[in-house]
Amino acid sequence: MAKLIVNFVSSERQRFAAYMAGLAAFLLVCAGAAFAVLHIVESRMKDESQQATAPFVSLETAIVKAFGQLNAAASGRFCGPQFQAEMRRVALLPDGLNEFMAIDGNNKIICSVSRGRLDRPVALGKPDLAFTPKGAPIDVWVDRSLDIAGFWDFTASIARRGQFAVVFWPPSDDVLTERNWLESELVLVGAGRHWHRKGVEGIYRENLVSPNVDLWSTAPVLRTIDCYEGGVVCVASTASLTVLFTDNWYYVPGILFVALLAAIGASAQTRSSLARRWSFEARFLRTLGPDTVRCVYQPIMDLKTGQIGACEVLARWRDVDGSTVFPDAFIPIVEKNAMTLEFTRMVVERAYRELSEAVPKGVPLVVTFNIFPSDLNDPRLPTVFRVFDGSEDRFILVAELVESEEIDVRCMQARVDHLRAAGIRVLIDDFGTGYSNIKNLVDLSVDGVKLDRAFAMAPDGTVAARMLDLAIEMVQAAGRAIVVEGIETEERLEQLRQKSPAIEYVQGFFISRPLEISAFVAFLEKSRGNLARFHGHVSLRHEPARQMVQAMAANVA
Ligand SMILES: Nc1nc2c(ncn2[C@@H]2O[C@H](COP(=O)(O)O[C@H]3[C@@H](O)[C@H](n4cnc5c(=O)[nH]c(N)nc54)O[C@@H]3COP(=O)(O)O)[C@@H](O)[C@H]2O)c(=O)[nH]1
Repeated sequence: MAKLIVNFVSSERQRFAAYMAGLAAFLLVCAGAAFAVLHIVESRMKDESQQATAPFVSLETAIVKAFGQLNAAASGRFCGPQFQAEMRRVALLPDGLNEFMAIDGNNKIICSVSRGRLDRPVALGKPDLAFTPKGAPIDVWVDRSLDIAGFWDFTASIARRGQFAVVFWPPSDDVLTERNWLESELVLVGAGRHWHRKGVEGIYRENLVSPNVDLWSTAPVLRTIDCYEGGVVCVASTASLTVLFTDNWYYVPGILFVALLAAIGASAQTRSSLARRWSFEARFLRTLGPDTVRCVYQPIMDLKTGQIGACEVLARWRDVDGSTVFPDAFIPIVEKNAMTLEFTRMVVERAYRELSEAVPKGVPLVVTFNIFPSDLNDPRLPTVFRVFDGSEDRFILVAELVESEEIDVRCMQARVDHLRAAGIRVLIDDFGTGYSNIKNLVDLSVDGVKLDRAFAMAPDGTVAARMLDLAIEMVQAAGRAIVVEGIETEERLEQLRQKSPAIEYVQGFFISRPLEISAFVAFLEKSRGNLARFHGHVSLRHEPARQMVQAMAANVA
């Protein structure tokens, strides 16, 4: 499942899925059209078969009627003169059935309308087939020479019900419609054999043993056998799809056009719904929660001792494919969806879980969190940090605030006081950029200032690099603790060390990149171990953190 989900995350995969959906729609429409054509052809074949058997049905009706008339008329002794006269009367009726016979129980013809009583009864043998139209069954002898009854050179079929038999010929109407793409054969079917009556001889036999639909041969065909009259009259048909296609090719562009439209529609629809569901923002909002919010910890070093006494908690988000996403991608979404306070709470709570489990007890650590400017106005902001209540001896919390044009200094001061009253220290973040200015710094009673990393990262000799000294001077004059971030080189660290004790704390990739909790704790312990070795006795180990806290506490008005 996870693998499937990952498939839709990248836009390349989404495009591929959209192509596949388009292709599927195209094939589906083509298959649907082919299926419809086959269905239409099949029902046309059935209609034509039904039409072809209609004369046989009429013949059967006439035979049944004749038997009824014979039975009604016959009153004389079997094959006696009166009996024959009665048969003759029925034979004169204008229904095309003129030759009747009388048959005994052993299938022997005893007399007929034309010949009268035969000199010797003629045995017909076993009937070829039988059917039961209404009432009693009718036996049929197919294609018998009538020599046996004294009609030389006549071949016809004989139907018998009870003591009467009637001679009949197949209907003379041309019952099978001829079409380019269709060949048919009409047969009479008996037990184990059949008799060709109309159409193309051999089709029935071939269709009996061949598949109904044969699409994959060089000449694809559709075969049917439709039987009527209790299975006695059957029409076998074979439709040549090649001929059908050649005769009706002009439908093909229409079908392809519709299939193409369906493909374009399905592809666009798939693309947009995948993008809607699997766009970064949709994924983020759908899965944002305590399990997907991650924390990393960037060490902050005491410049004087080189020890790590603090860290900045930075948020990360785990995407559905397990990859790590940086804040620049999701912070705007959090802000846009007014989830800032909820998000900060998730970060703080996760950081608390990880830090309280992994950081050794008895070593106070300053932990700084980034606060959204919009949350400064929210009176619930201090409640976000409640999870840390009771662990003041282990963690000193610092909120990093970015000044914003929407908040005036008086309002901001009230919020700062609110936080500090809840035991949370306050740093102005990114000082020197945006809306932060020296006047605000003087007016606001914050614990410290974090100089924007643009100062420390500026190449030597540039205006920004020279402004670093100026910024340090200003903050120092305001009596605030200074953190310089963006230290990326040893030279820059050395330069800043020259400015100690004006600068107390430094942060940057040269010291360490943001670390996972286990790596951070290892880094922390290593830095403290180094310091212990440097100073020669362990009691100094907690000193820098304490100094930082004290420095901050001293600034709390
Ligand atoms: N409201 C919240 N904002 C948050 C939270 N977590 C992070 N953020 C803000 O996102 C921005 C980007 O953060 P990130 O990608 O984590 O980058 C931080 C550091 O990795 C980076 N940094 C630190 N040292 C250096 C360096 O030497 N070079 C360099 N190129 N970059 C460095 O700076 C980012 C921390 O900046 P800051 O907060 O100003 O100290 C960033 O604005 C975060 O604030 C959150 O939970 N809530």
